[in-house]
Amino acid sequence: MLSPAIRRLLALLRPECRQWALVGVLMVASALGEVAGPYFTGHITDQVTQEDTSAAMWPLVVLGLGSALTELVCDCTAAVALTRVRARLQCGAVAAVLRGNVPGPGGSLGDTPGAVAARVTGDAEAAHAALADAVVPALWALARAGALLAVMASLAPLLALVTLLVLPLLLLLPRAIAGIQQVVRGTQGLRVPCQLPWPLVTSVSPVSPPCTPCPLPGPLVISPDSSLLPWASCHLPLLCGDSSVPSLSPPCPPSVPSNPVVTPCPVCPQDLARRARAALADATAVAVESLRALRTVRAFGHEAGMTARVQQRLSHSHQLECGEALAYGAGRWASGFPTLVMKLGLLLVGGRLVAAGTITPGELVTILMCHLNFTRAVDALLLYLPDLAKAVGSSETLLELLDKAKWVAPVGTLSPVTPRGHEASRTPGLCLKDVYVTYPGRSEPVLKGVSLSLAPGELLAVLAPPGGGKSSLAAAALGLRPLAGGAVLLDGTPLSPRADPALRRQVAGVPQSPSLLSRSLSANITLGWGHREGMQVTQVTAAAQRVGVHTWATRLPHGYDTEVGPRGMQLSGGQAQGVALARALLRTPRLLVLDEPTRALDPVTRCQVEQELLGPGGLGAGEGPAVLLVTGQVALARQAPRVALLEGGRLRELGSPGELATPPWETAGDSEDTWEGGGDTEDTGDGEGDTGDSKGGGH
Ligand SMILES: Nc1ncnc2c1ncn2[C@@H]1O[C@H](COP(=O)(O)OP(=O)(O)OP(=O)(O)O)[C@@H](O)[C@H]1O
Repeated sequence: MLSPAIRRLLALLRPECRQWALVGVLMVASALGEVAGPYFTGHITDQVTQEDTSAAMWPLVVLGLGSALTELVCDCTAAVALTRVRARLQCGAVAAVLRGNVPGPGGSLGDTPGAVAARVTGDAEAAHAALADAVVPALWALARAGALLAVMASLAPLLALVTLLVLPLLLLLPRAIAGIQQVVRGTQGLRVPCQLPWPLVTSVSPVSPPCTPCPLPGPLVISPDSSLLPWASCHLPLLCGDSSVPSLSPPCPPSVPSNPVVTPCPVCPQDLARRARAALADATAVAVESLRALRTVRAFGHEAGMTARVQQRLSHSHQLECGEALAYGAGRWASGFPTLVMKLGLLLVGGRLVAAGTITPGELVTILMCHLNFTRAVDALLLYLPDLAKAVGSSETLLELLDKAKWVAPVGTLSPVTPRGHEASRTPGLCLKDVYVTYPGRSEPVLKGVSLSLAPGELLAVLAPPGGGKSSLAAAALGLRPLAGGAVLLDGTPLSPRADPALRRQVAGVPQSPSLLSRSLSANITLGWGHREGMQVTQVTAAAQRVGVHTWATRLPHGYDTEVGPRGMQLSGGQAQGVALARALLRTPRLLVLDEPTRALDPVTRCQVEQELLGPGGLGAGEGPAVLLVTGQVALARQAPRVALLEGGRLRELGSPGELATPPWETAGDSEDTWEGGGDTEDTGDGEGDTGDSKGGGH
């Protein structure tokens, strides 16, 4: 009965099941308290005759107040539980995007982080609104309807049964009339009249709504002799959006007849109104025309004729207006009539029961009041369900994605350390195997089968021209980019956003444009460590000193405790890069990926960082992490012990600076320059120029 999306939305409530159980109990209690109104009104009616009403008044007052208070507590509990649902949904969505389980910027949620954030927040809001505006009121309506029916059944089971049996007629007839009017309208509702009483359609039941938007103009009551009929009968499946509806009269005419005869609906108020307006406009036009030609009319003594013409038009318009009024009245009457019949029926049967002494007059009053409220409650219940479906639609994508992106916590011990006995089967360090990276909307991959390996304590500089795929390679090496092919392994274990968190903690990266958070400087440097691991201030300052951050950090108003502002806006680009470097060094990772790490630094700090990376005893020498340095700066790359040239998405050469056949520092005029790339970068398709495993796997 409930769609998967609604079920998914309701499943969000599960973690607060205790609160919802409490809400349910309170709702039932409050609804029963509300029933005290009709119940004691009837009771008082009985007591009036005995001139003793005050005794019956007190329970009504107490129960009424109790019900109101319970309702207040219930609504507050539900609101708090719903707020938790929204927070969990938002948090879950953000976490899923961060983990990479749900497409982030550039994916189906939006192109930019702002769009993704807006979408996530908007969808969470929509889900919250759906639950708050539809589920809770629907539950209230259900509780009220149940309580009212229970009271009716306890007083007079027969009347309760009659109410239940007539209920469908009472609720569905007005809807059916409104539906037919809307459907038949055609021009506004734009829905094909699958259930219209024209011969064609009735002969192909069952035709299941909902229908597709109507491809035809105008009202769609087609007279049986219309030239449109064969076309419509042939295209009925299309019209009704239901492939199960058979075509009736092959062979099909190829298209809509050029001048189809479409007869307006003779009874629909909307059509009548439109025609009446048209007729009135026509009559007015005739009158205006007559008045404009007054002299001519008089000159020819044609006054009576013109008046008769105007009168004839007006009388046509009047007829249509009468028809419209009658149709409107009939519609209103048809909507209200079942209610009237129901009330009269209840009064009749109830009166007999009173006469027979089965119920008292006061109980009949109670039953009639209960009946009225019961009908309203069920009506409200039916109103809220479509509302819920509508509201769910807006949050459906996020719910679906979250459903798919269920976080499965890694099992076993969180340790990337190679289990004993398996050391031989694992290659220590970083290994990129035939890595392909693509972006949506790009015909060619950005990286085409890049393979390289990097042992712990080794530094490799990848030199590429602007747009040559450096950042893509860095992201892939960090396991942050979904690969179109190949694999990235750290110590023999695939590295991806879903990898074991312990493995991910062995990795550190400094992106080209590092992100700082709206926290203190020290909190930004210790990002990812958390304070719980007992990070010492001395460790932070030591890391900061290695990359020149300490020099300016001590001059800040609050030193390392200075807030850096939203997205680190109070720091310069060079300072932000220094913080990102200190953050990475603090981790003492097994793999360090640096994307243009010195580009924004001032010359002094740049020299210091280069020494830190490439100098004797630096990161690129000895027991440190495996360092992958991607850069476009020739001068920086040539200092590295090993250099790989990345061109056209492929590794062109890899070796020590002296081993390279076409070193860029010989072709580039100034070795400080950015490498512009050289030679043909096109993919030859045969793998030539691809250093592949032979060169790339140089380690
Ligand atoms: N999200 C993306 N969507 C589509 N294309 C992208 C995306 N990111 C990068 N690209 C394209 O991929 C190619 C490589 O981009 P990448 O950022 O990896 O190069 P780069 O060498 O780091 O560039 P730069 O020298 O400017 O830092 C570029 O042509 C770029 O336009």
